[in-house]
Amino acid sequence: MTDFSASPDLQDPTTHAGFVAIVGKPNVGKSTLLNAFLGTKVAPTSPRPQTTRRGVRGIYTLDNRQLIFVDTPGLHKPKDALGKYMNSEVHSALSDVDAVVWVVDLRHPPTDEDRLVANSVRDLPKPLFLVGNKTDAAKYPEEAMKLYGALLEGRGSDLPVSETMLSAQNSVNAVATLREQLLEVLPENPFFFPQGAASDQSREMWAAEIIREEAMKKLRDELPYAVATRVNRWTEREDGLQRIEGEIIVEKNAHKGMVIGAGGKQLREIGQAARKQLEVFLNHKVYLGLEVIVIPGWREDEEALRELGYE
Ligand SMILES: Nc1nc2c(ncn2[C@@H]2O[C@H](COP(=O)(O)OP(=O)(O)OP(=O)(O)O)[C@@H](O)[C@H]2O)c(=O)[nH]1
Repeated sequence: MTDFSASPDLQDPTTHAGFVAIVGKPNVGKSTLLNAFLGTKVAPTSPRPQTTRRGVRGIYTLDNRQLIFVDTPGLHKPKDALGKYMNSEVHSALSDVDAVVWVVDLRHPPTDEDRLVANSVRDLPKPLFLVGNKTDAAKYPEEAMKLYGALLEGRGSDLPVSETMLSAQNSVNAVATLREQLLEVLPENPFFFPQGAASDQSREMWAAEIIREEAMKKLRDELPYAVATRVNRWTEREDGLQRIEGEIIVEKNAHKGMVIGAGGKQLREIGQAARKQLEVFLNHKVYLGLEVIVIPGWREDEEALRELGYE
């Protein structure tokens, strides 16, 4: 009789799986790095700070190892209810994860905001990866990296830290090496998600983030953070056309006109840009209907925040 239990091919391989938080002050490139880790676009990126409001997760599975990225919003001093939500989310993300990636921008020396992040991660008893980003655009990357590394001084010698300098936009190999290092530190765990999963975001949330990304790009300095988006309906026609209906939510009536623009030009441009992005990723024709609605003071309103998914 064949003893199956002795056959290595038929034994379950041990799986390793765990959560990784990507932290850093706004605009350092956290979303860009996450997308580079995953090789697919799941988190919004934009040249504006604080674009990432939700803890969007990306999942990378290789053989018997699964990395689940928690893309936290930038750590910053809370200014309003939304700010408080962001900070509490960062702290709870840090206590739950198995490893932390701290991203810094090597184009500049550390600021108070970086010190704030450093203080939150320095003594965490888990693997810490300091990533100096934007080497492609930094004049003195090594010098800047030393200054950031110094912020971790005092971390116990038994607590591991790894330092990497890269460009999340261009360094394909460095990103892959860092991802391998992350795979190495994962604890033994069963997989948390099915093998093919890339993100646990719903497709509606994902599309809403793309719409918001485009709205923020177009609106520039006018009303940067007072805009939320949601997708209410998504239907698929037999010929594959995706019909998506979304809303852009502003705080004040006065903002509505600013989003819509003269003769509806701006809203049309936002819609066109978002539709193009959606078509690329969905690989289908998209009809995108957009409406602008007012929820007075939604950023200060706990219930409205919950309704919009900031929970
Ligand atoms: N030159 C250069 N720019 C980069 C690099 N990585 C990201 N950026 C740019 O930096 C800006 C911010 O990138 P994001 O990935 O949105 O930054 P983030 O840290 O997620 O931002 P928040 O959501 O505000 O916290 C964007 O304009 C990116 O294109 C890089 O390696 N080199």
